Amino acid sequence: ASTQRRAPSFSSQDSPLAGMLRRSVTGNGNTLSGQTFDYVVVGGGLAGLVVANRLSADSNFTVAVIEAGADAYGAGQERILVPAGNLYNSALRSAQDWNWQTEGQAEMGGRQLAWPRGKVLGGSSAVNGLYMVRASAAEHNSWGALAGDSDRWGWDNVYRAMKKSEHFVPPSASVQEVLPDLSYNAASHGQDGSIYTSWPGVAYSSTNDFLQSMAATGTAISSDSYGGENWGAFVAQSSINPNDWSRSFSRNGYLDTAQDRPNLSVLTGHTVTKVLTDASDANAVRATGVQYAAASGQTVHTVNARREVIISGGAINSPQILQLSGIGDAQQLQRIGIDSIIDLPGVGHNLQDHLASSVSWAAGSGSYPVTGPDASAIQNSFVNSAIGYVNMTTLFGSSAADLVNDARSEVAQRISAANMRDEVKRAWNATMTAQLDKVLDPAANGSPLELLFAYVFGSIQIQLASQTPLSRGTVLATSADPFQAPAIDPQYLSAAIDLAIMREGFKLARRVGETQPLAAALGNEQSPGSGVQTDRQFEAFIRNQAQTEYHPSSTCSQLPRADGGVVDANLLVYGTSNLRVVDASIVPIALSAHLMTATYGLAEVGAELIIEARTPPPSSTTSSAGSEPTGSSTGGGSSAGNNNGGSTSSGGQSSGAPTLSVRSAALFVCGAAVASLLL
Ligand SMILES: Cc1cc2nc3c(=O)[nH]c(=O)nc-3n(C[C@H](O)[C@H](O)[C@H](O)COP(=O)(O)OP(=O)(O)OC[C@H]3O[C@@H](n4cnc5c(N)ncnc54)[C@H](O)[C@@H]3O)c2cc1C
Repeated sequence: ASTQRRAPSFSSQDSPLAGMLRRSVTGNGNTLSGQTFDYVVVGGGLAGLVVANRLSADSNFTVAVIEAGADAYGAGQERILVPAGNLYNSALRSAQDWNWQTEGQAEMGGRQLAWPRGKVLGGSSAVNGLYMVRASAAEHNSWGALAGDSDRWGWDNVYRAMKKSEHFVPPSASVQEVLPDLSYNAASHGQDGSIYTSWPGVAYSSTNDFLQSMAATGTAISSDSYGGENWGAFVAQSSINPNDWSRSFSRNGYLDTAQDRPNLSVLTGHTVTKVLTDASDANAVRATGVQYAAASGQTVHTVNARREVIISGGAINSPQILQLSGIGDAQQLQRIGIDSIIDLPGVGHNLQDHLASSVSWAAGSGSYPVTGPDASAIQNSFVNSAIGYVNMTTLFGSSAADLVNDARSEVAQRISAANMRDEVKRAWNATMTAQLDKVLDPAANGSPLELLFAYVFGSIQIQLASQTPLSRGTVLATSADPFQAPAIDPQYLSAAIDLAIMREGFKLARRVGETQPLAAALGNEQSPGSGVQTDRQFEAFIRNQAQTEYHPSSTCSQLPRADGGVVDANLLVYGTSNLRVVDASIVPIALSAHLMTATYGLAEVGAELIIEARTPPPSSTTSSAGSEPTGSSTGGGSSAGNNNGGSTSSGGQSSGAPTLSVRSAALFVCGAAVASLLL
């Protein structure tokens, strides 16, 4: 009977929480203006809402969150809350997307690639493809070693924290029947956390065929890829709440349950334009608050931070916010008219991303997902989820070791020739060496390539995505104007091994599709088609067609300061006493996984260490949100020294989502995006 249900409307008025909904959420910029909070969190995305929830759990501490996008609830919320909204009604390219674009890519024919990012409460967790997968223990342990605190940032602790954020629900019996090779180990999952991880309520048999064909081509079916060993093929979990088949994301996971707290205030529709600092203490710069505005040319407000400012703007915006605040490479900041406060050359460097492409076939005789505005809730719970993490030996056979040795020499040459500060070169060296040793070296049995099985608009795809790029890029502010886009340059394919892995991944994807039992479920290959056979042809196709898999990281890397680090083991920005970054930008190496699980884990760890470090509140601290300004920071209204120069009153902004027309075709989904672009 449940298959006959219509998709839920998710009207906030119908919810048992309706009485308390949005109590702390406002779009009126005046509400925070001139106020003082213990903690000011910049960005209400995936990590920012985790931190805000945990810090505000103690009513003695006040917390403000400022989010540039609108609330996720309101008009158009279905495209976020309905999992298959990704496939037929994407939030991407709407006002809920930052709509970034890369610089022209030298190794990709000068193409500029679209880089979507969520601009809404929940951040990219509101607009993404819902895959919940984990990287290997070896990679997490590399991160811990690079961070200089393996106890805090190695696998054991981050694994615990990933489980802390998770509410695992096993698949339904009917799904398990269609997918007999779907397996899981409940012990690898958390049961009490805020984010549901489960499987869609419907399944299709060719998904199981994919697993079988992966095994037949050298990538065994994994019985548990969540416990530290992620190599293998499996049906991944998704961030889905099986109680109503809705997307589980940081907005409903971490904010719905906390937003009636009087000590928590969430402001939407306002962009933080800079962090305000006090450099009078020679030992460390102190963050005193932030400035924010609704849009370019509108009133610039100030909110004060009594204890800390926490930047959670994501891998693109966090380095830009630091640079706008005078923290970054001093010479580069000078060139764009920003006074340097802390010369920190690593800010915006060490950018890494997963690059993706796909082979697609016409639909065969099998059954296919039915999704769309008229489909039932359970039908619309469908999202693509079969995955395979592939090792070097499967891709390159006995020549894998030679290829990795060549890559080591190429890395050394590239670093020595690079026109970069020495600190950045050391960041490259440390992080690339970790990737070579712990993933790419065939003995490590790491997973430098991911294959995804996807149904996309009537065709079937096997997408391939590099997971361990040795290419390194940058995110650099182009202007002192905070509303100007930063220059995003991932420098895709600047490492020869990245192209080789993609090329062999293409061949493997085709081979999997031509191997039984999957071959029987597929029609003819549509793309790239029989005209692409040689290495050169595959490489040309990749250069012309590949796109982001949407997993940028590492632009505020957690590394030693001398090695190009931006934050220390406590997530404090070097040279500051109370400014932290907590989001995907701090992970020093690209992980062989989609980034949500690690980001929920790191945000939980980050919140724990902030709580551990905090001293009790003085008796004068009140438990209600906000108090009158303290210290020397400016109050509300137009502030002197702001970067906007405008004085038009914002007049606040509605907290509801903007009204946007429903669109009939998805543009991007994690992985599936590639597909749509090829159609
Ligand atoms: C299209 C897409 C598909 C993806 N698919 C998957 C997937 O299937 N599985 C997976 O694991 N991962 C996926 N990811 C990646 C994952 O969603 C992100 O890595 C993760 O959300 C990063 O979390 P974060 O907190 O670092 O940043 P975000 O979640 O992006 O949050 C940053 C927040 O800060 C806000 N912000 C930025 N600058 C400012 C400012 N100046 N002032 C105020 N607010 C600001 C933003 O609006 C945003 O809300 C996908 C990402 C995208 C974009």
